[in-house]
Amino acid sequence: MSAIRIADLTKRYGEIAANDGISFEVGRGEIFGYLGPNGAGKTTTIRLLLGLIKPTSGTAELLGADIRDRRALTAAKADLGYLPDTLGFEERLTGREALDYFARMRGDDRRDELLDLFEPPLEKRIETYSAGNRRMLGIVQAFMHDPAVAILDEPTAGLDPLKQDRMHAFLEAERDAGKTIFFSSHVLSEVQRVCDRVGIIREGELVALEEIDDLLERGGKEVRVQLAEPVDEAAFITPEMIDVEAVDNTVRFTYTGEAAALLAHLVRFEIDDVGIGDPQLDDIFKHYYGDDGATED
Ligand SMILES: Nc1ncnc2c1ncn2[C@@H]1O[C@H](COP(=O)(O)OP(=O)(O)OP(=O)(O)O)[C@@H](O)[C@H]1O
Repeated sequence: MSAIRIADLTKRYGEIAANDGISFEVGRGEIFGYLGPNGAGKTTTIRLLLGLIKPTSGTAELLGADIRDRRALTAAKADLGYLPDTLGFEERLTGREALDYFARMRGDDRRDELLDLFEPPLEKRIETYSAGNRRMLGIVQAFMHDPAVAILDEPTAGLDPLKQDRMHAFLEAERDAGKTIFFSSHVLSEVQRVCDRVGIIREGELVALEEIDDLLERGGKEVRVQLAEPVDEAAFITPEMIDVEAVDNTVRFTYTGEAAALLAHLVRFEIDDVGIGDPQLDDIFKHYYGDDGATED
């Protein structure tokens, strides 16, 4: 049984199809990244999966429970951790009081271990928390009852790089222990780092569903070459270079071929400096799904 199974799921708001016939599965023991620009429909899928909103058509299963079957879904959710995009904590409670509240509902076997790792303040009222500390408290809340499946909506938004790293390492350890992680993001680099597989959603439609390695291979490399002297563009540019921009002696492009072939090509020129990096989600969207898929930030 898959941890999550989504079948032709559609949610309409008037003219807008926030989710339009989405189908995919997330296996047990997998970290699945759900990627898309702002407004693509990621939160809508998550809210449907949790039974917080009803589908217009199609359905989904969470741990075998049909989301339209309220009783079955409630039972399945006992084994679910959920980190919402906006954390709906009772603002006047302290962090400790909020965790106590969730502990009474679902248990908190792993509370201490998670507090050691993520360190949200516990004695202050939540209304005084920074965005990062809210997120840390949310992470402790989502995992402290040791759920089999965690659904995380932009889990690292607002975290400093050190805490982001800690979160990524934690998710990998959870996956290695057999847990299933579904998380949404618009940041390719983090999905690239931790996910096994990715689904890309754009304007309500699933436009790609693949292994992260395959996606990055198709995304090409971002390359910047600083030439020692001007060269003939026709000699320098190959068919594998796309979106080429040349300013003075610096040429930037996306390289869609093999790295070895690029290096073999470059050694024929007098070069001062080279930078090769991974593509950003925006670029992958631009190259493979059209310009209007670019993210806003
Ligand atoms: N309750 C609602 N009423 C009307 N339209 C809605 C509602 N909820 C979402 N939408 C619309 O559905 C589309 C998808 O929104 P959704 O919040 O799922 O996107 P998202 O991918 O999670 O974006 P973000 O990364 O900005 O959170 C958007 O066009 C949004 O305006």
